Amino acid sequence: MPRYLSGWLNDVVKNAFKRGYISKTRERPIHDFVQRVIEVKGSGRTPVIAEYKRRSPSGLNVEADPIAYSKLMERNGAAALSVITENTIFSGSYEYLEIIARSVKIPVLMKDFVVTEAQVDTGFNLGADMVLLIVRILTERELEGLIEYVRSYRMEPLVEVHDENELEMALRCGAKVIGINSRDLLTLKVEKEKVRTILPLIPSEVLKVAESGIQSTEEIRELKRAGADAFLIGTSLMKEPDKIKDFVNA
Ligand SMILES: O=C(O)c1ccccc1NCC(=O)[C@H](O)[C@H](O)COP(=O)(O)O
Repeated sequence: MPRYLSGWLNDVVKNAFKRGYISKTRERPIHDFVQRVIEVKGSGRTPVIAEYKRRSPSGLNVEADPIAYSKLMERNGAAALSVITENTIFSGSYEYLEIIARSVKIPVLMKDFVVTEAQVDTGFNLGADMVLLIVRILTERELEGLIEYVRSYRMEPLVEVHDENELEMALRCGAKVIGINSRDLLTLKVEKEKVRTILPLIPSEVLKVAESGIQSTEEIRELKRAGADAFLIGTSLMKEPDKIKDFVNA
């Protein structure tokens, strides 16, 4: 069982355990996220992971065509796409993952509350190249097992941490791509300082992704100075998709 959880997080995780597995033959090759970030950085641009998210507990509520949105992000230099597949609170779906993965040639992240191997199987089958693993909802043993399982498909997990203890656990389990989420999962408060405190504690060989609450090129530049390699941006791009043009040139 995962760690003790309460409130909406507990409901979301319970739902994740019950979610059906989708059996399909994957149509797309694996797109290597780490390689893509190296290429984007090498070309002098900023690696942005643009997130397709329609609703969120922090109040987002927008409609956007998943294919048009993803193609716009790809055309304007996004390094990767993140697709929310959580279906109860975020109104995401496996269908979005499938159609977005089919429409673009950049890496795609399945962003969900992953607690079972069946969810990983489904992500791979539908075309994901990366899978989010949130340390907060897993025991160390589960995290270790899921990292290995994700890699058995040649996908790479994005291991998400919120504090120093979670970071230590992610590193003990061998995470190579770590996301520092500035949004507290229970209070929903975005604490940007937290990311700047955790970034310097991450070894140089690990790829560092700053997550949540990013709204401006200035914030991206600050996070870069603090050591972030890539930036996961949802709300701000869903509301104003053209901002991608500035973000990739930050
Ligand atoms: O987006 C939320 O409101 C949210 C609330 C509670 C837990 C997770 C949440 N979002 C998941 C994410 O990590 C974000 O979607 C992602 O980092 C992008 O954040 P943002 O740019 O602030 O939409």
